[in-house]
Amino acid sequence: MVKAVVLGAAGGIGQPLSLLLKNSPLIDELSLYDVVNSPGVAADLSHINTPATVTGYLPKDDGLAKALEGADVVVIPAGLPRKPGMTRDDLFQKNAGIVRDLIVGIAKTCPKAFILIISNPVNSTVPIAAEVLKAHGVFDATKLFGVTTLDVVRASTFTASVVGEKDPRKIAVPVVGGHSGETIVPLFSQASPKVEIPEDKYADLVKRIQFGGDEVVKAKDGAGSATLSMAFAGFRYLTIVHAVRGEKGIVEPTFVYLPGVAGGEEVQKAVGGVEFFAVPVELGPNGAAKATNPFGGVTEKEKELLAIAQKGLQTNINAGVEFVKQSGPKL
Ligand SMILES: NC(=O)c1ccc[n+]([C@@H]2O[C@H](COP(=O)([O-])OP(=O)(O)OC[C@H]3O[C@@H](n4cnc5c(N)ncnc54)[C@H](O)[C@@H]3O)[C@@H](O)[C@H]2O)c1
Ligand SMILES: O=C(O)C[C@H](O)C(=O)O
Repeated sequence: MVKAVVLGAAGGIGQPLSLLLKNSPLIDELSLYDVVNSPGVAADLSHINTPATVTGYLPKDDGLAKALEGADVVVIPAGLPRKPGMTRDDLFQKNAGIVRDLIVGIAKTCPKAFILIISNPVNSTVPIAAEVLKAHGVFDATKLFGVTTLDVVRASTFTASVVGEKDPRKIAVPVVGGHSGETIVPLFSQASPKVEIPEDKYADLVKRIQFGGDEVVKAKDGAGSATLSMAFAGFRYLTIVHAVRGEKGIVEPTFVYLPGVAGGEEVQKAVGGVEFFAVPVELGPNGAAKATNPFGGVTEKEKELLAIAQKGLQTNINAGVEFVKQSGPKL
């Protein structure tokens, strides 16, 4: 039996992601939590004739604890999205507290669950989650993931259009680092199959992958950021449930705490000591089984991108850690 919980289930990402989960044979029980409308979303989804049961909870009557009880996987798309002119860091003020409080609920109710964080800024919200779990004595780095799959999905789509591949799914480009602007680093040198990016297209392609989120924010013109492509990407990352169910050999880039994952220390050395970094991670029934080192054959240009990413990431990580230190009794 696998129970998946979506925190922020009534939102732009939460609803389509919950729909995909309700339609998935991997999930037996789906629990939806939000500060608004989650019982409505649950009632709606529950009419779909697939086996997963669906229940919706609001904060009243201890709803968060009830939603999380017995969870195997918790995915968190709760929090504000960007509007034009904002950076992801501008969301910190509101979303840091939202993520902290939800993680406190997880630490108390289902500390062994896999935790997948979508809420931005991911580069800070994942360190916040780690610090909260540490404060509760239940931190397990192999179970905490920042979802960076949308960057991988975009890299595949945009690279395919540059190299003229009609089916983008055939192109896999590892994307490492973090999840904002220049902390996002596509490694074309490690793509499978091998791709040749024309010299005059390289800089624009990198930029498009790094700032793909801005494209959507601008097009939505005040109505939010990526939701449908994010639900697709979040569901793709939820193939982690295959690993929960015992399947081996699943490797996906994801943002993890390197010192707590096998192979992570070697990767950490290669990225200038930064503790949180997205790299391809092998997943197993107990979570992150191994962080793989993708830097062996990187090009000089990629090394330059990585150096820039490391700097930005460290600042974002420090902000998250500092926020939890200042949180006092809210923990
Ligand atoms: N990691 C990624 O690649 C990625 C991609 C897209 C969006 N995002 C981020 O995901 C988040 C959600 O985006 P969205 O478009 O779904 O926003 P949205 O505003 O449509 O939905 C957010 C939902 O969170 C709920 N919420 C707010 N506070 C809550 C709390 N304390 N507990 C539970 N639920 C709460 C809201 O009621 C709302 O339903 C944003 O922070 C956005 O930046 C991340
Ligand atoms: O761009 C955003 O703010 C949302 C998300 O992080 C994205 O990459 O689309």
